Amino acid sequence: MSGNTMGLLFTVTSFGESHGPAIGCVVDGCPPGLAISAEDIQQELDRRKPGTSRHVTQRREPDAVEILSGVYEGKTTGTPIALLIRNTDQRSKDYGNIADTFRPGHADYTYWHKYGVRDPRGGGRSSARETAVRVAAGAIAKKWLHERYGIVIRGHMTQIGHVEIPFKSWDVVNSNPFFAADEAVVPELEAYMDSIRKSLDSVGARLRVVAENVPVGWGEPVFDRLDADIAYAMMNINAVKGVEIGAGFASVAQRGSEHGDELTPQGFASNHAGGILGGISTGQDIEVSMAIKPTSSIAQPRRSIDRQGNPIVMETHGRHDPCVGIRATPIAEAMLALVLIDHALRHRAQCGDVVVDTPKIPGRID
Ligand SMILES: Cc1cc2nc3c(=O)[nH]c(=O)nc-3n(C[C@H](O)[C@H](O)[C@H](O)COP(=O)(O)O)c2cc1C
Repeated sequence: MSGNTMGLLFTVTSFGESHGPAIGCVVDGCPPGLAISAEDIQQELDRRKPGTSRHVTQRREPDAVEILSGVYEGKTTGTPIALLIRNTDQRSKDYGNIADTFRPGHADYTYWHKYGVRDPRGGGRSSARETAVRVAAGAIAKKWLHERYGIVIRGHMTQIGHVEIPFKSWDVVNSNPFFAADEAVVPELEAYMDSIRKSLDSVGARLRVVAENVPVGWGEPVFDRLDADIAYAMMNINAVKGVEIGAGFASVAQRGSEHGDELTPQGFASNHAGGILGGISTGQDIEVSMAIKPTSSIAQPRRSIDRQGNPIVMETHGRHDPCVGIRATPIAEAMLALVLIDHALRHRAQCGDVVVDTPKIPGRID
């Protein structure tokens, strides 16, 4: 394997480049009998697609998904599901100057040294265009997890640049261009992003993803811990530089008497663990937060070198996201769904018959 497949029982193999004819993936191991349609998948893709507001890349990709196999009469058949998304809005001239140079902060330098071959039309597999197929595969996982276990996976932005975004309500997250859970902060975010674009710069972001109604017991105690697999899945999204589970780095300043979530017959008293103990889900909400770096492709002059090692000053023009974190929200939701469905199937396979007489306590005291 060359790192293009994830999962053990529910696997996703992705293929394609941003400037080829199409991108896609093969989803294998999906339980049969799940009702799924291209429209179900499209709904999720539409949340990630470019060109939806002035605050994201103006590339115009409809990201229309085609289901090529594995679904018959609207239901999964248990055989590999091939999903295809055709690329329709390539503009290779935007990338003309990166063919022989290396954008600071981007993957051009490492990609070139690794493969010794670069497609001058774009970023190849290091382009975040590839993440559309994760969202498509994640839509299948999300639907199964919801129908089988009532699991709800949702994400929202908690910070863009220096602007913190408080959590007010899930209801407004999909009705503003920033996946913000507080509409009051949207005008400030719009003004901030306009100023960033005007200064030909970009900013980082932080986002949070939550999975509700995950049963107790999913995960593994050693290498394939649920938190380890979630960190792996989030860190393999382009531009992610840090992942926290539960209290995350705030755990450093906590005492054991504060961090350890107390158990009561009515439920857990807190959730600093982020829903995972010993690599296994507790039945509480799974809470993941991540840091996303600022977009590397910016139109400001930056120092770099050419292929021969000569110093140059380069600007990157074209249609780039001024904050890649914004469109990462649906991707992070998809990645969490892909990890959870894989562990759901693994748990059923090994421990589906286990019975203990201790009652399951609610994830939180209501
Ligand atoms: C949704 C999304 C969109 C992105 N769009 C851009 C972009 O327009 N321009 C850019 O330079 N980087 C973009 N990136 C980030 C690059 O793909 C990423 O920085 C690059 O692959 C280098 O990898 P690394 O940052 O993970 O080290 C995007 C990332 C995501 C998640």
